[in-house]
Amino acid sequence: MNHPNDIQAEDAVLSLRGVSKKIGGKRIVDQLSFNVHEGEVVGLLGPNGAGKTTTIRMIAGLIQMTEGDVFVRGSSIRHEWKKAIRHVGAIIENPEFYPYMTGYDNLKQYQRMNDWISNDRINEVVRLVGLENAMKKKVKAYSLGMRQRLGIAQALLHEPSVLILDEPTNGLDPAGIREMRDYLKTIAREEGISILVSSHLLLEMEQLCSRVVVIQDGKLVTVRTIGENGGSGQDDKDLVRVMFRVGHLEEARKVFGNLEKAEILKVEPEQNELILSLRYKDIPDMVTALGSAQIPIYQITELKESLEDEFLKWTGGNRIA
Ligand SMILES: Nc1ncnc2c1ncn2[C@@H]1O[C@H](COP(=O)(O)OP(=O)(O)OP(=O)(O)O)[C@@H](O)[C@H]1O
Repeated sequence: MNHPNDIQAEDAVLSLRGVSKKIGGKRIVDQLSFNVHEGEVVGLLGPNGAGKTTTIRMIAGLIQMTEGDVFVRGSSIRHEWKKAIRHVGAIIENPEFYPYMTGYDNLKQYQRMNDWISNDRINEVVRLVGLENAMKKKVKAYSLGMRQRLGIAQALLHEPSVLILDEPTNGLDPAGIREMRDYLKTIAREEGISILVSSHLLLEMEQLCSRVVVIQDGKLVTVRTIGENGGSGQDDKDLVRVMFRVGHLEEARKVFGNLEKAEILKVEPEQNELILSLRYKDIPDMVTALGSAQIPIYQITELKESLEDEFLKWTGGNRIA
């Protein structure tokens, strides 16, 4: 299993180190550490009340941390706020716009307050979020999805290194959710920007993110890589469960029993199957050992649990999606 500390913080765009938030004696966020790397879309996943919004508000510098620190491109949110926050684009809750102004005029208004933003950049972010044809419309006529995308466009204007979004698909219909997902993926790819997005919807995270950070009761439960097929990622050192269907079950059991590298989890005599726990990189050694003992192998299958199965286990059965 990937552990957040396995990843060197030096090459992280965003790094949380031991971040905690206490309110009224209660730890709402508890010693949270994880990293987000360049161009990565990372999901902050957890059931309602897990502490996602509080975490995101601390990253964006909107509320103070009780302990720990957040580094953005190496600058501390606590001690070098201005330098750190320059690299952050965030949408927290609903973005505020002037409803009687057009989308374009809203972005121009933002440009006036940050006069180094060029007109070209405005056009670029408008294209990135697919609002080219809506720029002359008043914001009050925008759908929720369009408003969210205008919010993302505004958050991108100052060319941040990391974009932080709190539940951006809340209230969107399925088509709007799919659109948002496609735009976020495009933005990460084309801008080389890192995105941290919170959600309580597992399926949504599996479809959008390359990694998910799972939290529960303010604590980190696990960090998982999402495989291309939507399953869990695989590292040579990861422990995996593998089913071997063999010709001579008892002999195979003895062979495995003598090997330190594998642990027999289950024996299914009727199917001639053994289920082992071992490191991914040791699977070929198992095959060699069975071959040397002249035990026929009919099938080898890695038994994968879906992220959902695992999530239910981690959170003690609290379904999140
Ligand atoms: N200002 C506050 N005072 C007291 N308790 C708070 C405060 N802010 C948050 N909490 C509590 O902290 C916990 C985490 O809240 P938070 O909003 O961060 O969770 P969340 O994961 O974003 O949940 P949701 O998906 O429901 O928004 C909740 O139990 C919430 O009631």
